[in-house]
Amino acid sequence: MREEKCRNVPVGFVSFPSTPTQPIHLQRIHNKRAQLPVLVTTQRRSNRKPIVVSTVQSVPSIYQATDERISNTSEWKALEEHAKNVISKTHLRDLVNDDKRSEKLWAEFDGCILDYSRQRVIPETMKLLFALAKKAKLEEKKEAMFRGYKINVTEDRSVLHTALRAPKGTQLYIDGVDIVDEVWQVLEKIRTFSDRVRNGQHVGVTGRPIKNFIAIGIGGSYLGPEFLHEALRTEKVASAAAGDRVLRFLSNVDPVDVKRATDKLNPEETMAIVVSKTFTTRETSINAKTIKDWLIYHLGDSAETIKKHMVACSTNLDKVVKFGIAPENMFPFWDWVGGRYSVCSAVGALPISLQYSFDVFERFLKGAHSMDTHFRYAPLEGNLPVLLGLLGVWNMSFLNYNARAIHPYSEALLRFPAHIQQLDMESNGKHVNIFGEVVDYPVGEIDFGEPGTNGQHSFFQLLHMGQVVPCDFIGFIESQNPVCEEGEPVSNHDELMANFFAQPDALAFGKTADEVRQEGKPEWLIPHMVFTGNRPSSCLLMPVLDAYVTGQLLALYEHRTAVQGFIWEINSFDQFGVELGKVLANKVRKQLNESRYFNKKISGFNHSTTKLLNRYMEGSVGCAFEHVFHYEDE
Ligand SMILES: O=P(O)(O)OC[C@H]1O[C@](O)(CO)[C@@H](O)[C@@H]1O
Repeated sequence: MREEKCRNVPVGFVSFPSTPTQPIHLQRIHNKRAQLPVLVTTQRRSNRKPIVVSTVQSVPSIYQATDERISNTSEWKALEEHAKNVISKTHLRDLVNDDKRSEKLWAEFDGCILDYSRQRVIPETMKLLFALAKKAKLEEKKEAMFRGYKINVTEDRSVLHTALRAPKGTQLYIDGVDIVDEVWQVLEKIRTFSDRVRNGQHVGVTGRPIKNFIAIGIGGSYLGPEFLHEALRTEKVASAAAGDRVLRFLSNVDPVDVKRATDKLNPEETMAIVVSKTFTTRETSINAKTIKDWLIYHLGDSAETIKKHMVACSTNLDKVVKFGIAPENMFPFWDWVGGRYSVCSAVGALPISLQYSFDVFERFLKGAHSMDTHFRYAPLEGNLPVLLGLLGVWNMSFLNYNARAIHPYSEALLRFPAHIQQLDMESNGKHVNIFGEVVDYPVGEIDFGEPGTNGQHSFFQLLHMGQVVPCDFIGFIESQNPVCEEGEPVSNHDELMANFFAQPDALAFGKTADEVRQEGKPEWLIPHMVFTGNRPSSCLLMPVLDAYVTGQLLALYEHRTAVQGFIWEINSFDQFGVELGKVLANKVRKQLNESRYFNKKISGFNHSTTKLLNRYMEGSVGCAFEHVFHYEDE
């Protein structure tokens, strides 16, 4: 039913002018913005070095044809004025009591309801935000993303996670290749493989059926699949399909995580799925090696052991084969899929299909695709990801709230905040815009969250009385597991949802000194019991958490992040910030090796690190290598 409501428009639709083929320069120019897809390469500003980006399906003109920083535009300034002169003088207590206003701050799509009446906005604010979106060429930028332009300019890559959930048979050509066709070839391979494992045609090396899966990966190669697994674990259809199968994740290089991932699993019935886009990530390499050794120790050192018990999802076939995994057991994806946007690729498809069946995963893809089409075609005013993104920009850049929280009122979404945290903070945690200029306005919120009601008994004190943190409340009309207790006034799910409905109002309205006084509290206690209120939040209400809705939710938040990046003129799709620490860890690793096994003195570090390392080296390594590893060997 839900599919019927969503427009089934092919990804590579309409007559699109031929793709640009000449190199272009990424820079601002003084003249007016050109329209997509005409390329503009002239009139460099003397102090700005042009960045030459690649040839085919390169960035569209919208990325270089800006004549001023977004923060210098009249649209941005109008919002600053509005925040200062209008909104700062309002209180949500009064705003929320204006029924006409509240009625307008509501949007729905395909069963998903967004009530943003508890945001510190009035209809005029939204008009100004839509004007800013137009000025920032939001429509054109999102269209450029869907069409496969290389909008990840620093890495010269397309950003096409939306193609991962495009319906079979639609077409999108990138560099002369129909990538939707490629996507479906891999999905069909996963369907066949997971069916074979699930129905016992593919058995372990000792002939036992495979029913345990360990997905080894980190960051985007872990958080998305784990959130999805948790979302489905107690869902009716998915849990029936899982039967007594077990899916675990091994991400942390902490050896304790190996113990937890393998604990009480029978290796004869276990398959490891190594998930790594690059296949060079240290944590994943070591964990994969450790699990390989665990399998070999128990099942014997043969090619057959690895063939039957290890598979991979990666873009790097050479490394996968070098590791010892058979090429036919590799499920590829592509460089146009960012790690944190990869859950709809083989990264999520393989573990989830093995555990819950491909059909369940396909429902998830359909939900995500439904939200994609809405994001792509719905007018800004009713477009859920656009609304969430604009509210994010408003709260961060105009009201100066630098954090935000996600509270799913669903235990099954317990890992959703962690996934969104990586998705958003790795995407929008930037200090320069796409032109390399330091941004002169706040971007990139600190994201965190916990399922309700647990969060309420944890950090909600701060949310109510300490710093102001805009919140997203996510609730469901029906529970995955309805329970009614005799003698209780409401069902367990209603009990949960009573909190979902109450908390946003508590944050918005607060409690005045007079209200506390009327409760008969002594005068000295009153200041301690006052709630200032005026704390913004949004409510998302969805039908029931199933695979389809989980897909919608994922895409909604993926696109929220993109919208914010588009408005802020930053590149949400690179992540150079994770590199420096990795490089320094290489140096420490080398030192640890040389000091442990070749008695070399610790040197080349600052005083503090040297002292800490010396103290660390007083402990023993706790295990022995069969032969001493010479660092240079690597
Ligand atoms: O999939 P890979 O290549 O192992 O990378 C893992 C993760 O590491 C990061 O590069 C940095 O955390 C993520 O973007 C990525 O998802």
